[in-house]
Amino acid sequence: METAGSVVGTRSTRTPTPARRPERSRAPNLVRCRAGAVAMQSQPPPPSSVRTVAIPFADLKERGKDLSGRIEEGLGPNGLGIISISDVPGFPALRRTLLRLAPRVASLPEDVKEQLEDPDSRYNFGWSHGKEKLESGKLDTFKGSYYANPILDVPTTDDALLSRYPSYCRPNIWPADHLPELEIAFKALGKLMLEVGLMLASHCDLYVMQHGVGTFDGESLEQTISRSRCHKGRLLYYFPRQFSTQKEEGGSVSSWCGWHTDHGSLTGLTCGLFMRNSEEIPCPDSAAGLYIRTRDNRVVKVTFGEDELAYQIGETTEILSRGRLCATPHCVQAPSGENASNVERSTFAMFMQPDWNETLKFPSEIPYHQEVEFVAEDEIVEIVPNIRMEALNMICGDFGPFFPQIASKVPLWLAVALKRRGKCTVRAPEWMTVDRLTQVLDAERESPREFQPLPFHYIEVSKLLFDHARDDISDAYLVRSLIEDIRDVRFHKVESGLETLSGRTHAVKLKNLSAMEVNIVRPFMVRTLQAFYKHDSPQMIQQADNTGSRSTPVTDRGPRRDLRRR
Ligand SMILES: O=C(O)CCC(=O)C(=O)O
Ligand SMILES: [Fe+2]
Repeated sequence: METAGSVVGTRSTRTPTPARRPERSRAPNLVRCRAGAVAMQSQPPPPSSVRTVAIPFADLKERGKDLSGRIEEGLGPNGLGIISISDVPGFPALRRTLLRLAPRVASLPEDVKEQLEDPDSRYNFGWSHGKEKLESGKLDTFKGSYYANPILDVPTTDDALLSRYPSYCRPNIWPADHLPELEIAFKALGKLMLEVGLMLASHCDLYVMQHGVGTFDGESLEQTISRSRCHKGRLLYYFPRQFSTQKEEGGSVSSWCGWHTDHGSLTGLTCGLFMRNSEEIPCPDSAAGLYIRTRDNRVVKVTFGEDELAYQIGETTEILSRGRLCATPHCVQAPSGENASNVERSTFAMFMQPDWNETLKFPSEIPYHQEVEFVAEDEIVEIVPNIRMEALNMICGDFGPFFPQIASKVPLWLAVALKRRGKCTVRAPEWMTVDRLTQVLDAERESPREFQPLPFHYIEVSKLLFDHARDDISDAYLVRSLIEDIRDVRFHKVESGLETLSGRTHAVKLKNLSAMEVNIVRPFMVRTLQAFYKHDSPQMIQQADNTGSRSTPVTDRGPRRDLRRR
């Protein structure tokens, strides 16, 4: 989901769907595809299945109880990425009642469903089918969704807000004549998932505080969620395969729902309900269902009970918690095999997100922009393979053939994929040596206004190499701390440079900035200059607003980061 509030958007751009959608491609998705290119040759074992980290409701509802260990295991930087709450009173019945209505919505007459659509919200309210895009770029006809705000039917009547944030602010649409029970069931489950989500949020706040981040700089997750007026429920119905007009990407883990991370604060998920001809059945294919990419980059199927409510962190929270709580890439695999015919799946997602005009504080420490890392993965590095392998012919170029002990140049993503399978060592680039980095650091310190030439992706390349090929870097510890020092000195220069911006600034020259530095400066600079222009010439900002009419208010507005006082 798109995220309300003025937090900086720090991830890759989404697939160009008609509006904000949870299905958003990002680096891990593409890493999967890339890893796949190598895996084809080595036939990896099928993905394993992992149980969510579960917390009993009785524990969760105790506000002061220390659940930080469980929160860390479930949602922390090294956690699984998903947590579930068991024994929530009333939940199983509410889940079943609502999920059973999903096929009934999908089978309403076409003209009725058309009346339930809301193009003005870019299909973010009411019925939506075939409007979103799949990873392949084709329209998604595999599933239909019913979107509504389960808490507020009319979040606002302010016309300016309605036209600025239609996907958050427009009123709900309900099939009052054709399926009146939908509204009741949708709201009941949505409210319960919000209530339990708020309890979980308070434990997340506690965990984050214990890890020295303060209460998200005064903005706790619990407060942010509780004052929001734009939470969104999504009732999902995955059509049986033969009713889909498209062929699935055979056997792919993302054959029913593409890889994505949710954008908001916290997402609640029910366990999917499988049906055949509207009769509930056990899932006929053990490989079908929800998959996540774990922090150590494994793709695993996650399981949790029908009577458990699962929660995942959204990107906004990941940013605000400075990565103490992490968003999890996830997708859904369709059942396959003989028993898969006529099998349909329903589920419900509750996207809890900040209010549309919530001011979210940009972390004061240096953020790490994942999408820049993704671009950096195309940097060429040298590897020394320990196997013989045919050439790999990719869209982005041909690499190999590979011979043992013969150095070869490959993009970083391929080096990482081969390294992770123990098939090569990686040669650290020439600039990643203690001598070279010490020189750069000294020079950076000596010249407060200049930046030393370093590779455009020095931060991301070094991070990827430290994460995946640490044993191939001599003096890794020292190299890492030198890079961190260089980065800190340069960021400080960037910040000091920004403090000198004034209304008379028409261009700013910052030579030798790296990708990560540019990425931090860009949204800030745009915002700052717009603010200056606004005071000087209001029509100019008007124009800027109109031309930048992208769907997300978030990325449009950029971060709010206070300049340090001089
Ligand atoms: O179908 C599911 O289990 C997950 C749905 C989901 O991830 C989403 O709607 O964002
Ligand atoms: Fe999702």
